[in-house]
Amino acid sequence: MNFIETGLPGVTIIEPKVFGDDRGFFFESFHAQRFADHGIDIRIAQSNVSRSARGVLRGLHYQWPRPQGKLVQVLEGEVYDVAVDIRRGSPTFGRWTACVLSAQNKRLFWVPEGFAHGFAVTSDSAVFCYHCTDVYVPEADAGVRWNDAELGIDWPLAEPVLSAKDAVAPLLSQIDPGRLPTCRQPGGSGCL
Ligand SMILES: Cc1cn([C@H]2C[C@H](O)[C@@H](COP(=O)(O)OP(=O)(O)O[C@H]3O[C@H](C)C(=O)[C@H](O)[C@H]3O)O2)c(=O)[nH]c1=O
Repeated sequence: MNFIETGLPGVTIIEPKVFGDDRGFFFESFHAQRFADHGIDIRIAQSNVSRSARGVLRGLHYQWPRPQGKLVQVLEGEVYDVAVDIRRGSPTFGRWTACVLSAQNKRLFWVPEGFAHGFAVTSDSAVFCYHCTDVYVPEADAGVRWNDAELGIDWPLAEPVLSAKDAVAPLLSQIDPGRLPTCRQPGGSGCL
């Protein structure tokens, strides 16, 4: 497994070691100790799968309270995946980073607790699989507008297909700071 830092401390790209043979391929998509050795010490509480057609954008979502860290990957197709730091007090508050995830590149993307997450589908369809460090709590489900100009995310789609919820999500500046995660460490790691 190869762990690649991104422009946002904590957000990490993971390139698994792929074993190919005449049957196909095998790779480990998660290994608790190897992840912990790279500072990603997590317990998986819930796993989700979704399928989306080309042009769909799901996000930007987060849970507060009960923040979820997310280990995400694409099993079919390709997506443009985005993580946004929305932790109050973080030196990188409001900054984002993106990664192309696909069945072909087999990459995983670690989105820590306290970050908003979303993806846009750039293939005919995409099967998205992700593992969360806490369970879904409907009343804690929250979102930020995908095209918030202050975030300036460079999405590959101009007019995505959105859920009714995502179409009316608030701008980050419109969210009560008391409803946003807080950065645990002045240096920018963890969240409260
Ligand atoms: C997230 C979730 C949803 N649901 C139910 C609630 C709705 O009736 C239905 C669809 O939910 P939603 O439209 O929020 O699904 P997505 O738009 O794919 O949201 C997810 O995709 C973005 C990219 C994320 O990062 C979040 O993990 C997650 O919010 O599934 C559940 O029962 N359990 C769950 O964990």
